[in-house]
Amino acid sequence: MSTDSSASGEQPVETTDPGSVDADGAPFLQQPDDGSGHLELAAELRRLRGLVAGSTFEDVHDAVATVRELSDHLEKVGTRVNPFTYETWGVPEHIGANPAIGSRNPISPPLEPVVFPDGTVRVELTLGIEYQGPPGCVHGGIVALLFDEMLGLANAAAGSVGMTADLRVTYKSPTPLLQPLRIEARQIRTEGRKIWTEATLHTGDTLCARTEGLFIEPRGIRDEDRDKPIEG
Ligand SMILES: CCCCCCCCCC(=O)SCCNC(=O)CCNC(=O)[C@H](O)C(C)(C)COP(=O)(O)OP(=O)(O)OC[C@H]1O[C@@H](n2cnc3c(N)ncnc32)[C@H](O)[C@@H]1OP(=O)(O)O
Repeated sequence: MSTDSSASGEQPVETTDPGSVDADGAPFLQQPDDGSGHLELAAELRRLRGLVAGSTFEDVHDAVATVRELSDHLEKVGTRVNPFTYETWGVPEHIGANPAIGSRNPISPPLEPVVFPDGTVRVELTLGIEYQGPPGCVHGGIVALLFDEMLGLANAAAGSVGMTADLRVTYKSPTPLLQPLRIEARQIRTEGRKIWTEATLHTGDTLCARTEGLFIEPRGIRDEDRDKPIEG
């Protein structure tokens, strides 16, 4: 977990480094590091994001020029991914760009899930100010995003894929920033193309939110793709 501090020296501003989260269970859908520095770049931009969203500045025009230079550089040296031409679901270019789990996406916390023998998928994470809704609390839309992703992962762990058709979130207690959070998801049942999946979000023993999702398996899905995740 990050231990960096804000300008006041009191409050960490960064979101969890999930690589440091202790968890039982087997790592699930691990995203490979291709050695290019891409994951380190994303991690550094996550840090930057927390600093930009969670700090005040007197004058940062120098930083604007620096970041613009970096963007211009990355635009030159990178090969753009076309989101319509993946070889199949779940390839690194696809998962890596995901806003919840993607290791290449600075918007993602990211999630590093583990799976248990009963099919439960768990993540442990801590969210910084860049995910804030009410003061000191995680934004409800972020909770819904994390739930949707976790339900999808639980479906993948159960060997099925589905598009979210209905997602119900019950917010029971504010989800705190800067506190360890735990999300657990599990597929409950299937009936034809319909899949029902549930998840909870806790901090310590406190239930912050729970969700129930209905997923519909896409028509004509190929058998070889059944155990691969699908995303919208
Ligand atoms: C590593 C990553 C792992 C993956 C994580 C992914 C998490 C992210 C997931 C997403 O973000 S998915 C994107 C958000 N969702 C969408 O964009 C879905 C948009 N909606 C659709 O594409 C279609 O409406 C859908 C595929 C869900 C259903 O269309 P279909 O034409 O295939 O369904 P159809 O009308 O044949 O209905 C099939 C059954 O489902 C039922 N159904 C469909 N939509 C429903 C609904 N909304 N509520 C309740 N029931 C519904 C429908 O009544 C019917 O029941 P019966 O078989 O009993 O008759």
